[in-house]
Amino acid sequence: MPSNAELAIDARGVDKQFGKLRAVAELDLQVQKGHIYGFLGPNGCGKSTTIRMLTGLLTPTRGEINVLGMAIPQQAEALRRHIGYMTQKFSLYEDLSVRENLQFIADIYGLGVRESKRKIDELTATYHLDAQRQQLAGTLSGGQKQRLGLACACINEPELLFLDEPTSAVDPQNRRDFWEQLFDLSDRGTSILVTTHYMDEAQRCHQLAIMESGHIRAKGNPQALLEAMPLHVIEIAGHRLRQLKSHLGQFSEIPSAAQLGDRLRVLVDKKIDAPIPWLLEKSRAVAGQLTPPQLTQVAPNLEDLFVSVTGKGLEASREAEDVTG
Ligand SMILES: Nc1ncnc2c1ncn2[C@@H]1O[C@H](COP(=O)(O)OP(=O)(O)OP(=O)(O)O)[C@@H](O)[C@H]1O
Repeated sequence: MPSNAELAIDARGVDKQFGKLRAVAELDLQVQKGHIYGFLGPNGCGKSTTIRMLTGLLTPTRGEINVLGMAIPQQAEALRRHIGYMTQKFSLYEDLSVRENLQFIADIYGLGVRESKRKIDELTATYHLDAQRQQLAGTLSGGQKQRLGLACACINEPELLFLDEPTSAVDPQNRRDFWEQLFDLSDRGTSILVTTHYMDEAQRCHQLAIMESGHIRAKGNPQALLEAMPLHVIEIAGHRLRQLKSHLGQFSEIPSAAQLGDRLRVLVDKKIDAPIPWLLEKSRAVAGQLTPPQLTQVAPNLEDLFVSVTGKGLEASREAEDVTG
């Protein structure tokens, strides 16, 4: 466990109650300085509430929060100068240009004329917005808006960045580029807490936590979490996969079966020592024609881990979000 001086975020026993709803429960979260920490969880599980408490925007019902050595919410005002926060929704002024948006934030931080010009030049170059400097923010593409959001969050050269689903509206190439920029920031010592529903992004993080219904269900290094997963993953190729899926749903040893193209990806509790013969036996009632070569044990991925701790697929949680949010 890193010492306090090595931690950008140290939250212990944090709760947030909204009336009868316990939105965050007994949260323990330690983020090491310079790390990119991924925060995953289905829609409404408490991620944004957590970020709002860590930034001092919301007061916890109980628990201790220390961010960059400051007690939160007591020292939230002082903390603000040292952090950047990119919210889920595009929160910039659509009727101001790219340069004017950056200037506006620079003014809030009290940067002088020369310093703000230097910083705006640097940020528009880093985030490939030079050609759009005079363009109204409302007319930017999704990827450009996201880069402007990150540029604005970085204007005060924050030691710690909070990014709440920063890539929800951008294409895969832009997401890739965005993550390269996060690693550049991390390489220069910036600590980052980022929420995401994307498995490939979670895989890139130094550490991650998976939250469900206000509780952190798993946390650690992605590789270590996969190795500790208490499930086998078996892929079944064959016919009648929809019927097989609903048939397998009755067994408590199978927390999930989901179709991927012409295969069914089945999670089986590790208390079953030999999952292939066991699954073959359980499948026979529906898929009598299946033979052993059609069942293959494969390595687990983060989506399997997510399903095993939350009961939902990342895709399902993203769809829920599209509907509700
Ligand atoms: N100010 C509030 N008053 C009452 N309930 C709230 C408030 N803010 C959040 N909640 C509730 O707390 C729960 C957690 O919400 P939160 O926004 O933290 O989830 P989330 O994990 O960030 O979801 P999303 O992926 O949609 O951002 C939800 O049930 C939400 O309705």
